[in-house]
Amino acid sequence: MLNRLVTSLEASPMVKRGDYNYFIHPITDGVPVLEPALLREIGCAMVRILDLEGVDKIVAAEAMGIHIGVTLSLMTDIPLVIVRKRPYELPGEVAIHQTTGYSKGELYLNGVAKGDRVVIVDDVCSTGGTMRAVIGALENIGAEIADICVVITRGDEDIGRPFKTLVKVAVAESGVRVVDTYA
Ligand SMILES: O=P(O)(O)OC[C@H]1O[C@H](OP(=O)(O)OP(=O)(O)O)[C@H](O)[C@@H]1O
Ligand SMILES: Nc1nc2[nH]cnc2c(=O)[nH]1
Repeated sequence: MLNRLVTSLEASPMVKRGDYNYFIHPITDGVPVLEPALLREIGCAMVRILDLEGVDKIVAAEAMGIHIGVTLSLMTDIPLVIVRKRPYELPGEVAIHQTTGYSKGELYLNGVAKGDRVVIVDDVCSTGGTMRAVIGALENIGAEIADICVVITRGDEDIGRPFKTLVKVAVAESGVRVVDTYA
């Protein structure tokens, strides 16, 4: 079912970001090229496993959540909210501090209101820092998080609530191995 994703992940080039073993893949980096068939495979898998009942909005973080969110939005007709790395200073904008395995930064959330039922999607969960930050902001707003799905999970991070993933990987300096698939 996830043949394209599994095969391409296991062929990922590796680089070091400090001590962090960082794999390079079209889904997580947009390079070298993002194939429509891979996006369709991921979109179909997400539609199969996500609870989309009554969902008002899909929430995805810039940058590498965007193509995942767009794919799901086109397949479901559910509007997309992109959590941006740049402030817009619109009324009600929420600033979010994000920490990943190799970086720190600010994210800015607009477009979600108290009572909105949302799903969160992203390309990868590694330390879980990004997901915890986005979940915290949505909880503070009073949104209802119906479900969460990331394409790739690198570790066993606790993000404070259950979430779904399409594949779980083991990452070493030598490369990526897909340990399990879930769709
Ligand atoms: O679980 P974590 O350790 O938080 O890592 C996962 C996050 O890292 C990447 O984002 P990044 O902030 O690197 O930005 P990008 O999407 O612009 O590449 C990725 O898109 C996830 O959002
Ligand atoms: N491309 C890429 N993005 C990430 N985000 C968190 N970890 C990784 C990684 O190893 N590779």
